[in-house]
Amino acid sequence: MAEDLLITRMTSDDIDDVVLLDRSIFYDPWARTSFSGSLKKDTCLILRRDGELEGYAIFSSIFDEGELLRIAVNPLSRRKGYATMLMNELSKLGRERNIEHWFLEVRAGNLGAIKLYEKFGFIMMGRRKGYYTAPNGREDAITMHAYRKK
Ligand SMILES: CC(=O)SCCNC(=O)CCNC(=O)[C@H](O)C(C)(C)COP(=O)(O)OP(=O)(O)OC[C@H]1O[C@@H](n2cnc3c(N)ncnc32)[C@H](O)[C@@H]1OP(=O)(O)O
Repeated sequence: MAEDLLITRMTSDDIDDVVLLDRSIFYDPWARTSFSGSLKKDTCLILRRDGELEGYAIFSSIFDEGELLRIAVNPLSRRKGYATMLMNELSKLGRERNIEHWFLEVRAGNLGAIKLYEKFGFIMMGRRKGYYTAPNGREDAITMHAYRKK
């Protein structure tokens, strides 16, 4: 049977699932209130396979700038192109809103995510020393930028 793979806008009905997945993935998970706040002001997408939450992505935008705030995929479902699907959808929405400059921050040691972003044209812009808490102290943030011509 063909699997049902769907990217939709996140709604308040999805938040329980998103919070659970976020907590299972991140060392510094977002509070529930951060997700409900994002629902009001940002663009929040989810990817479900056969109804199960497999990933989500959130970006904020102002004028011609967009910032990728969060993207994550269920650890059991990685390297199947789900983050790529979410990034493609973000790019499409960004084009519709004339976003030319994309920004993001990522842990310096998160080489998988950095590779994904490079595939989407992001390049390293800077480094914030000790920006994140980490199990054994602090970890630098890499800031990245991508330019998309209108
Ligand atoms: C702004 C922020 O949110 S920063 C935080 C980013 N999120 C996280 O770190 C959460 C934990 N990680 C994840 O959820 C996932 O590993 C993600 C979101 C980084 C990638 O999700 P996936 O669905 O596995 O990515 P996808 O399958 O689309 O991979 C696309 C490409 O990215 C690169 N990539 C993805 N993961 C990895 C990895 N672990 N190692 C090396 N390259 C990787 C590869 O080039 C891959 O293409 P390939 O599989 O053909 O080689």
